[in-house]
Amino acid sequence: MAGFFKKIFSFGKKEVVEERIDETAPLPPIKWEALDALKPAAEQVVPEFLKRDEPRPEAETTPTVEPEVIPAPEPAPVEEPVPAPEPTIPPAPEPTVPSEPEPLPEPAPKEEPAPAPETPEPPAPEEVPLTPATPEPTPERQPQEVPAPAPAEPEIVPSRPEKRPEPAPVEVPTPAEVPAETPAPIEVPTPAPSPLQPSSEAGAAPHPPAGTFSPYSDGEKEEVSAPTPEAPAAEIAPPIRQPAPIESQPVIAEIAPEPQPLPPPAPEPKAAPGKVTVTKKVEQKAEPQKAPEPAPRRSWFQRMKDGLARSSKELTGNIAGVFTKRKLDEETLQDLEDVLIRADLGMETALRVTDALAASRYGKDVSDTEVRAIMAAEVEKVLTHVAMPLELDLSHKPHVILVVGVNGTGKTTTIGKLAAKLTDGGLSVMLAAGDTFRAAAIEQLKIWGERTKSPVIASKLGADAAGLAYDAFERAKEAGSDVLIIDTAGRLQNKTELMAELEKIVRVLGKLDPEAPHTVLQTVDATTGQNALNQVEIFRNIAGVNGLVMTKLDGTARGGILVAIAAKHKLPVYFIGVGEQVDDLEPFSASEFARAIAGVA
Ligand SMILES: Nc1nc2c(ncn2[C@@H]2O[C@H](COP(=O)(O)OP(=O)(O)OP(=O)(O)O)[C@@H](O)[C@H]2O)c(=O)[nH]1
Repeated sequence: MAGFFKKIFSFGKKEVVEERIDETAPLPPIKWEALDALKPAAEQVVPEFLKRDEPRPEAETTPTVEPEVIPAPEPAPVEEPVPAPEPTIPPAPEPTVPSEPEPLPEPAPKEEPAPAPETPEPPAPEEVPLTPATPEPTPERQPQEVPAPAPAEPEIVPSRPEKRPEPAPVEVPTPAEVPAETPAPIEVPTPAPSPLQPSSEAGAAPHPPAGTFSPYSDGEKEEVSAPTPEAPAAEIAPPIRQPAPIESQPVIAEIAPEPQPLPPPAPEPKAAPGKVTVTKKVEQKAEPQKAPEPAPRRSWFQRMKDGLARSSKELTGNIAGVFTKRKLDEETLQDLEDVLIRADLGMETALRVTDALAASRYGKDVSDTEVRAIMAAEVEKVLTHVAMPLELDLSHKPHVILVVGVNGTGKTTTIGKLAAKLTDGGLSVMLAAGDTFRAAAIEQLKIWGERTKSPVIASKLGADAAGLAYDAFERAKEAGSDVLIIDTAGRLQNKTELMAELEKIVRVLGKLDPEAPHTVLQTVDATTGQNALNQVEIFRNIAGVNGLVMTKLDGTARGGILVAIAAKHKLPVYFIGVGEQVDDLEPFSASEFARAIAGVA
């Protein structure tokens, strides 16, 4: 105080002061009024100036201090007098500054926020308002987010201040630095999505729905749900801001359990193309299903050969027994003839074989192999005349095929197989369910019709078969079908009444076309044996059979009958049945059948 007064006095009264330098002397009372009057105007201003911008003078004098202080601390001192403008963040740190008047203490604490130097004085004030919104986020994020959030902040901000009213003000100044400590770990998981959303297009917003938004937003589930429904990106964007990070941390912790799928959601944006995976799962399931079927299937010849194996083995075995270490003489020839007849080859064929063998080997040693080779050659000769391809005269519209045969010989099945061949060849086929005695036969034919895409003409059970055949013929003509195949009820050849009905069918068809039916196929079950000869005889006479289909050659021990039938009736054998599948109808081959039955490789 003494010094202070000294100056004052010296300023007003130089002479007196000099004289009273002696400090020990008592001081006269001070007349403040007089002093004030004496003070120059400049002095009066000085104090005011000091009060306000004390720092300035200092700042100006110490430029280094200013940049540091600018960010937050500087405004603090000024704001105290004027709280209104600074309710924002700055006040908090400054209050800490104990010495309001003197800037000196301030610079020290402000040196810490040194990071702020990036933004000189001018930006500082602008950032101040923003900082509150994004107090904690890392310094890097703040600048990025600041621009976008500015517009929408109003909506988001309110929720935040509520939650961290306290921390916000205080932390703001330091947060930039502090956040690195706590938020870092937590933000790491969340930030990934956040950067994408804010920067991402509005369209992207809908994809990362609840999961992404909820955590970043104020963490309020209600808010999250609202925006998710494809809310405009603008609305969504704000909540995404990391400002929340500080508060979001706890929020995320809460939500995390639910949307742990959060990690997956990130890739979900790509999930759109994920639709592809749905289509990919169905196709894969369908693949493995059918692979195994066809592989093991044997060739038709192998099936026929296997089917005739029993016949062949018995025959070849017997032949071998006849010619073991024996010369060919009359006795051996007679034994061979018996073997061949028992094999259902028929007398005619048996004689052909023995005659051929005697002509070349009589009196000589003969092996069974040589005998089987001769037999195969002779059988082939017999069958060659009947092994003919089925020819359809399509000048007839339709070409009518009547299928006859004893019960269970394979009529309906053969019709289905044949229809498949014809339709595959581009011909239009119509089927007629002439077996009106058996309901199952009608249904069976309908199934074949569906499989071969051939219309089926059918009537009620027990209906007149001849009438049905007539109607079917007309329908086929109207439809312009290439081929009409008529199924008939199986019947034993000795059933006069049923045979008369079959005869009637043929007669009725002839009314529409004198040449119809153009082809009459008889199915012959190869397992039937000698009775087959009689069956062909009767059906040929009643129905005018002009072609045969030998069925079930894939499982018979009596295939020789085919040779006997061929030799006796000389009817064409168009096909042989070697199975129950649609493609188990093979053209008849004389040489292959002959070799198979004779056991010749
Ligand atoms: N293994 C084998 N089975 C056959 C073959 N052809 C037909 N079958 C079977 O023989 C059985 C009778 O066949 P169908 O077609 O119903 O005989 P169908 O002559 O129409 O019989 P009916 O209507 O009673 O006169 C069925 O189980 C057929 O699957 C063949 O070539 N091989």
